[in-house]
Formats: sequence, structure tokens, C-alpha cells
Amino acid sequence: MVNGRDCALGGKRWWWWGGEVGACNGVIVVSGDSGVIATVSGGGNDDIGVMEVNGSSLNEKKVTVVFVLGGPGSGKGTQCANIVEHFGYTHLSAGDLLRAEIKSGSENGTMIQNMIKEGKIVPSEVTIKLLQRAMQENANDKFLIDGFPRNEENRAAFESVTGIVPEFVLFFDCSEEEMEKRLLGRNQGREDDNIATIRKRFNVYMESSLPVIQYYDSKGKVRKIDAVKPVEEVFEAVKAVFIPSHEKSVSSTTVNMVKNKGYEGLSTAANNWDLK
Ligand SMILES: Nc1ncnc2c1ncn2[C@@H]1O[C@H](COP(=O)(O)OP(=O)(O)OP(=O)(O)O)[C@@H](O)[C@H]1O
Ligand SMILES: Nc1ccn([C@H]2C[C@H](O)[C@@H](COP(=O)(O)O)O2)c(=O)n1
Repeated sequence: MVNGRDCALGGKRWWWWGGEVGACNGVIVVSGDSGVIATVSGGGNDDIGVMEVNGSSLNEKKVTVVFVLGGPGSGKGTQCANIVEHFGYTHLSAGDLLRAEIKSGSENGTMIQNMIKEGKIVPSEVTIKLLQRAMQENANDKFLIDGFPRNEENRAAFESVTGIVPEFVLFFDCSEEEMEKRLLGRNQGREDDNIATIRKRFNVYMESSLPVIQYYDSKGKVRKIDAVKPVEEVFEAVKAVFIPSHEKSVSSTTVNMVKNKGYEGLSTAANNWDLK
């Protein structure tokens, strides 16, 4: 994967990756060995592409973003629904936005569908544009972004293009055995909930997504939740993360009770590395 780079051209800033960037007849293009490969209006892929930095009106609105990460089937969507109800966030699932894009008959639909079937990660520019649009179109200023960033390139491109750094990262830590059982029992007609694709999704998660969680952990931003427990118990731990710290210190008894529920310092069931 080629890391993106920032440059100024035509009075604007651009985030580009792969090839060489330049302006041609007023259009920003990235060219590779076989000529022009990507332009701002499309044509990029994971290896080569270009996006405008802060090219949306998002920077006019100050938003709070919490990334919700964890393996496939760890319960991200289930808990996001609870968080929306209790804490007034808007839930944006990257997977749902991509599936809606397929249904809408967009020009990227077939490419997205094939990548999801293979358990692969869709090029960042596609997913970031969908997330940006969803945030712009929503009047709320607090967003749970579920299932994104899925790899280092997703993360770096999102932060550069939108200028948004997450408030924190909610990480659902779940064993592969439990996730597999849940996905096979989900029964929502998802094309990727079959054993062959599930295995591919687990591999991509281990290889590409865990490093993102480790990156945010090194910045002190990860709030790890033991996601193997029943839904209600998981939500108790989630609540302890979202309740503002002044409310937590209202009574030391409450704090101790919350701690006993284990919202911090849990041993990891799914991975052989430990988060703080
Ligand atoms: N704590 C839990 N215990 C048992 N089952 C759960 C729990 N949390 C969620 N489930 C069930 O597991 C399945 C997967 O949950 P969910 O869709 O929330 O996971 P997810 O992390 O969003 O998955 P994906 O990444 O594939 O979108 C659903 O059928 C859900 O009802
Ligand atoms: N940042 C993302 C998020 C999702 N996808 C694709 C690949 C996933 O397997 C699929 C389903 O996502 P889920 O609903 O399980 O979160 O969507 C992606 O490419 N990039």
C-alpha cells in the first residue's frame, strides 16, 4: 500500500497516493506508468488516487467522532443502537453505507460488491466520501463511525482529508470462536456471512485492522470492552465509557461499581497482544 501525501495545487490542498500528481487543464490528475489513472472525479483505486483535503463543508461544523472497531460479529452494530438511544449519537456504519451504495446502482456498485464478497477493504476514497456526505447531511454533531478505519490507509486518509481526529476508539474485544458463531447465526441475508467469506474477513481484520487499533492505543485513545459477554453486560461497560467523567465521580461507590463491571484493564480474549 502506498501512503498518501499532501500537496497544494490550484489554490487547494490534495491528498494523493501512488504515481505523480499534477494539474492538467485545471483538473487534478495522478498519473502512473500507463498515463492518467486517477482524477478528483473518480478513477482512483487503493494504489493510486487523489482527494481534496477538507473538500467538504464538514470543517465548518465541529463534529465529535467516536470510531467503533472490533472483529466481524463482535457486536458493534448491536451496541451502536444502544448508544444512539442513550447518548444521542448518530450511527454511521461504513459497511451499511457501502451496501446502500451497491443498492443505489452507483457506478462503484459492482466493484464494492465484489470486494465485500471477497472480504476485502474497499478503496478509502469511496468510503470516506460516503462518510463525509452522511455527516454533512445530518444535523447532529456527534457520530459513531462503525467499522472504519479498517486499515492504516483508511485511517491516515480520513484524518488528512477531513481533519477529524476521533475523540476515542471503542474497541469490542471478542474471541474468533464467538464471532464466527454469531455471524453464522445472524440471519440477515448478508452475502458475506458464509464460512468462506467469514474466514477471509477474520484474516483481513487480524492483518489490517488490528494495527489501526494498536496505533490508537499508542495514543491513549482506545477504550476496550469485553464483547464476549451477553448484550446487556457489554452495554453496562459501554455506558461507563460514555458517561462523562464528572458524573462518574459523583459518588466513589458508583465508580467502584462501574470498575467492578470491568470497563478497563480487561484481559483480551481474541488477541495475543494486550491493550493498556
Ligand atoms: N453480546 C452478544 N452476545 C450474543 N450475541 C450478540 C451479542 N452482540 C451481538 N450479538 C449478535 O451477533 C450478531 C452480530 O452482531 P452485530 O451485527 O452487532 O456485529 P457487528 O460487529 O456489527 O458485525 P459486522 O462487523 O459483521 O457488521 C447479531 O446477530 C447480534 O444479534
Ligand atoms: N471501512 C470499511 C468498512 C467495510 N468495508 C467492507 C468490507 C467489509 O467486509 C464489509 C462489511 O462491513 P461490516 O458491515 O462488517 O462492518 O464492508 C470496507 O471495505 N471498508
